[in-house]
Amino acid sequence: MAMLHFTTACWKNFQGDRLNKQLFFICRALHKSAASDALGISAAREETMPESMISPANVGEKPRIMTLKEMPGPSTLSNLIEFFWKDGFSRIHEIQMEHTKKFGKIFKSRFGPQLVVSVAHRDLVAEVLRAEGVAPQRANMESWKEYRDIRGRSTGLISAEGEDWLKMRSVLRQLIMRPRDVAVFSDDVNQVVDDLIKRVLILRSQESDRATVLNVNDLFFKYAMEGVAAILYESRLGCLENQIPLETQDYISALHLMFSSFKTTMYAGAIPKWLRPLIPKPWEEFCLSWDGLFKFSRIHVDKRLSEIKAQLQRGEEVKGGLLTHMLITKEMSREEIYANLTEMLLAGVDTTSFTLSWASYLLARHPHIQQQIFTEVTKTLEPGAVATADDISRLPLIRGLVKETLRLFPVLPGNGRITQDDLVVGGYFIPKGTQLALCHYSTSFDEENFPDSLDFQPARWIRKDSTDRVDNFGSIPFGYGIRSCIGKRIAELEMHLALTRLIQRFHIGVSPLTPDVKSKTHGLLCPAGPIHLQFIDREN
Ligand code: HEM
Repeated sequence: MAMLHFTTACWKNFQGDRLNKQLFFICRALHKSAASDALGISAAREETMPESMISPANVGEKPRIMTLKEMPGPSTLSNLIEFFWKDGFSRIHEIQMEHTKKFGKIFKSRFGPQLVVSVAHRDLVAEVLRAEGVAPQRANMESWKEYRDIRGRSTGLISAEGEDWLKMRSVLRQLIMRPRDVAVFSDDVNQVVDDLIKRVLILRSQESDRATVLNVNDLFFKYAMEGVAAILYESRLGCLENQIPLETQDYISALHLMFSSFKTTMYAGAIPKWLRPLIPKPWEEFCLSWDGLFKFSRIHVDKRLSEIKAQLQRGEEVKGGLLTHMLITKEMSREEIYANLTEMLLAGVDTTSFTLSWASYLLARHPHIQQQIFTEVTKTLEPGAVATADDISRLPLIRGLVKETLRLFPVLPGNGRITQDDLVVGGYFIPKGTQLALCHYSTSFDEENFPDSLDFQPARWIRKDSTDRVDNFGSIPFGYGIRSCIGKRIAELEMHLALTRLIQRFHIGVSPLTPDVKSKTHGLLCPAGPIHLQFIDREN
């Protein structure tokens, strides 16, 4: 276990902390906000621009700044038909591409009174993100906030805004944002990778060919949950065991409810309150799934808290990781800790597991690339060596594999921002308070950014020298800037260590049971069908 050391000196502070509110909740909102962005869930005004912007710049040689009214985009009717009639919810990424082709770098979509401006070019995405203020806002989180208010819970990093967000972000940023902060978790994650490998052996032994693992996403879901919880809660959940403990199963059910009722829970925020008595299901399911997620966090946080108290009462030195640090330093209230761990766990499971599923699928479909990566791994690591975070810098193709997977299958195909100031983007005046959708999916396939963009080429991410910058705003799967993914380094650690070990140990092949797997949007971009893969022992 990665250890931080605490003494009784911290305890005085710690004891004063009382549980004065109930728990709180979180997560896929950001992951959901991708959908709401595409839908234009929050309203914006198509107002005229201030006079100062009209002249003199507009009358001289500079290009005229245009208004939102002049911006192209699909009609409200065609959007409604696309989404509600033709199940556009599961094709949000494709619709993003189609609209980009048809309307260009920047376009608007409207749903009744609600408007969203889509930004679909790398340079414009950069313009928006570089102009951000100190506390950017991603999307309208009213339904999330309402749930917390009803239950008396706090906000976490995903759902908080303004000062509250800034305060929590500055605490967490210091703990997990840099690669060296998370490198200390290598051993914890590697223990989970051990269990992943054992699970592969068990699962494939149950199939007639003794090679196939059915529906690898189920396996990676359990790995991702176990891995992120080992870091966040400093405890093992038993996800990769034959018999999953009951409380972990309850959490998984709550997560599945959130996921399976994605559409209904999306409507939970969209349906006006006065209609809830007539259509109660979406809001009820929304609250029920969050109740389950919060309950789980509270159990694990309180468990660790009791252990710490007992240790301190015995006069022992307290050693621990992230949670111990948060509980002892009291930089956040207990409610905020509950909230943040709930949000981070939720944000950290499907995202990582889908990416691992796609990465394995791509390796299986491209055996020659898999061989190149295997060669890099065997040349870099001693036979049988277990890679740690420090080794990953010497495995550029493993890093390229994750980047390329996220380019082809960005888990969040779009991200959102609500503008906090009036802006000019792509020659258009965008008033403060407008919902922007940053179209990461379409920029990922823009040939200008990535030549032969449909091809799987992990090597495209390798830098020729230190001045060569391969990454650009065309593919920013973790976002960019002050509001970017706080779990990026944790996710990378989990994925790098798991993929390195899988490649060392197995040749991953496509099962004849697996057809060409397409992606669909279901909150996140996920495989539209199960991925079955073969894990064949490599000869030593
Ligand atoms: C492949 C894995 C992952 C991907 C692709 C991903 C992607 C993202 C993206 C695109 C955002 C929004 C960034 C922005 O608005 O600019 C985000 C935010 C966030 N992610 Fe992740 N994520 C991943 C894994 C994780 C993990 C493992 C955790 C937790 C340990 C996590 C926790 C969060 C949180 C808390 C936020 C909100 C940050 C804030 O608003 O300050 N994510 N993620």
